[in-house]
Order: sequence, then C-alpha cells, then structure tokens
Amino acid sequence: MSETIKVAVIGAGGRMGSEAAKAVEAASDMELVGRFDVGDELGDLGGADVAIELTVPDASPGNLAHCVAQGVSAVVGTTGWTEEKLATLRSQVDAADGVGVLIAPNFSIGALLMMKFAREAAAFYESVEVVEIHHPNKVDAPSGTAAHTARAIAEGRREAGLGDVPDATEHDPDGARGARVDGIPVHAIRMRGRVAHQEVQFGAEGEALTIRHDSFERVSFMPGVLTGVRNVVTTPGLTVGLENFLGL
Ligand SMILES: NC(=O)C1=CN([C@@H]2O[C@H](COP(=O)(O)OP(=O)(O)OC[C@H]3O[C@@H](n4cnc5c(N)ncnc54)[C@H](O)[C@@H]3O)[C@@H](O)[C@H]2O)C=CC1
Ligand SMILES: O=C(O)C1=N[C@H](C(=O)O)C[C@H](O)C1
Repeated sequence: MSETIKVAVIGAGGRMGSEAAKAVEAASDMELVGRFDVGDELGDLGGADVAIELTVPDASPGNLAHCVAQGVSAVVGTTGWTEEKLATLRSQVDAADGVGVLIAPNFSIGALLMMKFAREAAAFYESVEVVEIHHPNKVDAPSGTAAHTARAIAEGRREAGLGDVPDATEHDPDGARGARVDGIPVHAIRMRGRVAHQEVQFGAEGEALTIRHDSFERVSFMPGVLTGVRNVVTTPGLTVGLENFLGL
C-alpha cells in the first residue's frame, strides 16, 4: 500500500459523512478518492484502501458486505448493529484476506473514557441506569453508544457477582421504565438543540455517582475517525470499539 491512505466516504452527503470528508481532506497522510451517497454505485470505491461508512442502520450491512468483497477495509460509525448482524459481518471479514473492519459506536475520546469509567464503576454500585440524549433527526434508539455502554456495565456487574438492578416496578403499561440492554435500563431522549450526550447514573445506599459526556459538535468525532482509518489498514479482522486501537 502507498504511504498515503486512499479513503472513500460512504454517506458523504450526511451530517457525519460531510464532516469526515473534510477531515480526510485536511489530513496530510490521506487522500479522499471518493464520496458516495444513496443511489451511487460503489464499484471499486474509487480505488480506496479504506472506506468510512456513515449511513443508516438498514444500509450499513450491505455497504460493508460490498467493501469486504472488494477487499477494501472499513471504518464504520453507523449504529444499529445487532449481535446477529455483527456475526454475519464477522464471517464475511474472516473469509476475506487481510481486510480490516472497525465498528465504532462512538469516535469521541470523551465518550470512550466515559464508557471505560462506567465499566470500572459498575462493580461497585447496586443501581445503574443509562440516559442518552440526541438530536431529534436520529433514526435509531437506543444509541449505539448507550447499547455498548450497557453491555460493558453488564459484563462488569457479572464479573463482580452482582445480580439484577433493584426495581420493584410491576405496572408500566406505557414503558416508562425505558428499554433493557443486557439487563441494564436505558432511556433515550430526543431533543432539538442537542447533538450527542450521555449520562451513566450509579446509586448505592446514601450516595450517587454520575458520569456524563457531551459532544457539542460533530468535529469531536473526527480525530477518532482518522485514528480508526490509520489503524484499520494494519489490523485485519473485525474490531468492535475504537478503544481497542487506543489501549483503553
Ligand atoms: N460512531 C460515532 O461516533 C457516530 C456515529 N454516528 C452514526 O453515523 C450514522 C450517520 O449519522 P448522520 O451523519 O447524523 O446521519 P445523516 O442522516 O445526516 O447521514 C446519513 C447519510 O447516509 C446516506 N445514505 C443513506 N442510505 C445510504 C446508502 N444505501 N448508501 C450510501 N449512503 C446512504 C444519506 O443519504 C445521508 O446522506 C448514524 O448511524 C449515526 O448513529 C453519528 C455520529 C457519531
Ligand atoms: O446519531 C448520532 O448523532 C450519534 N450516533 C452514535 C450513537 O448512536 O451512539 C454516536 C453519537 O452518540 C452520535
């Protein structure tokens, strides 16, 4: 591969895709070789080494199958990946030679640290709930970040031998107690004026701990997108979580 990483953006007309294309153009070690959006033929992705995929949950698995079949590595920010879809992608990636795919539920460093800290705190608190707040144009709920956080917390609780979170609710016809991801309550708020925010609230007898992260602008995701591109070209196979490339 040449020293300059050739990059294509799929979903380039979107909020994140347009920002990612700008970030790639500004990176001295990368060349933007293609911008693709809905209805475009992906073909050989403009000769890209890496595709950055930022579309919608329904389109992402098909776009990834195409990238992998073309031998093009990918950095995926699109959320809504279920365990089943991930398993299919893993088998496609494993069957390809030398292709790397990163699925990153969140690219911002603060969000990665918030998830790490929540994973650490999980063992020490009987109660925990995740509250995510996003702009009202978001099509999926809960957010990928909230789901990733809840799974990490659930793992930490299991390792510590903690059982279910205490909750005496018997009647909840309107779903006021929110969703459960791996047993962890998750609440999704959609609000004009917000971008991407999350609070993890922990409680024990007589005390509370809140870990909060805020992305006020999408530029907060761009250093992570570029780190993903630089690492995925030398990391064959499927990686879930940018934290794996940062030693977190
Ligand atoms: N991992 C992270 O840190 C972040 C992830 N996201 C995720 O990125 C995704 C995109 O978010 P936004 O940019 O806000 O959405 P958006 O709606 O602004 O952009 C999506 C773009 O994808 C295009 N698109 C739809 N179907 C397509 C297809 N089949 N092929 C090519 N392009 C297609 C749309 O036309 C649109 O331009 C979402 O899943 C969101 O959750 C968003 C922010 C940060
Ligand atoms: O749609 C968004 O905006 C975001 N999506 C990601 C998610 O679902 O976690 C990451 C970030 O929260 C912004």
